[in-house]
Amino acid sequence: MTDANRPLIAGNWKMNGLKGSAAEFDAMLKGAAEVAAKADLLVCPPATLITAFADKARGSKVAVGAQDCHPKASGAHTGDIAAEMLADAGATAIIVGHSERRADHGEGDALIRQKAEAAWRAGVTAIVCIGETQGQRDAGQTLDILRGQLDGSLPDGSTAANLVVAYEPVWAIGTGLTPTAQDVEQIHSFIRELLTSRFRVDGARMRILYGGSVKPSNAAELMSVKNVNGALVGGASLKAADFLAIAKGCP
Ligand SMILES: O=C(CO)COP(=O)(O)O
Repeated sequence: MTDANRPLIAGNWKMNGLKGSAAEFDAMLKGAAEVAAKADLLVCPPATLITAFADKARGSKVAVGAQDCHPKASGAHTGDIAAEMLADAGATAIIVGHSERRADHGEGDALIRQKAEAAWRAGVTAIVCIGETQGQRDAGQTLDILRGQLDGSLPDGSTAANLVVAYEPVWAIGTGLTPTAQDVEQIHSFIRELLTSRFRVDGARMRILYGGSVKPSNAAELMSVKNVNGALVGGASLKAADFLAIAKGCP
C-alpha cells in the first residue's frame, strides 16, 4: 500500500556513510520487522552504498533509495548518475529537488520535474522536496513559494504510487527547529488542497512527508498531524535506534 493511509519513514543520509556504515544499516534491518506494522521504511544512502545496502535489504522490510539523479538515461555527463543506474543498483525511490541541491547546485523547478520524470522512466518512485527559506517565511511568502514549487516541480501524471511530496522548511533542516504542529497542519492541508485540485483522487491519496529536525522526541507529535503521512529524516536517520524510534512514533 503506497498511499497516505500508511506512513513512510524515509532516511536521507546526505553525504554521510562509508562501507563501515553497513553495521548501522544491519541494525536497521534487524529492528525493521518490529516497526513494520507502523510504517514503510526507506533508507537513501550515498550512491556509493546503494548496491551493497540493496543486496543486504533484499527480502527485508527496508527499501533502499537514492538522493538525486540526472534527467537523462545515459550520455556525456561526467560525474552524474542516471535514474536507470540507481534502479539497476537497487534503488526503488529517488529524492529529487532537495533544498540542498536547489541551493548548492542551483537546481530549479523545471529541472526537478525532469528528474522526477526520469525516476518514473526508470520505474521508481520520485520523492519531490519543497520548502521555504527563513527569509521567505519572514516575508510571509511561504504559501506562494510552496505553490510555485509544487506547480513547477511535480510532473503531470503524478499519482499516489509514483510520487511522494516532502515538505521540508529549509530553516528547520539540521537546526533543531521545527514548526509548531499547528503550522505543519496548516501547510500540509494547503499542500493537500493543491494536490487534490490538480491530481484529483491521486492527489487525495498521495503521501506528504514532513522533514526538518525530526527526532524520536518530536516524531509522535509531528506524525499525528493531519495530512502528515510520514517523515523525511536527515541526521536522525544515521542511527538505527533513532530511525526506528521515529517509525515507532507513527500513530
Ligand atoms: O533535510 C532533511 C532530510 O532530507 C532533514 O534533515 P534533518 O533531519 O537533519 O534536519
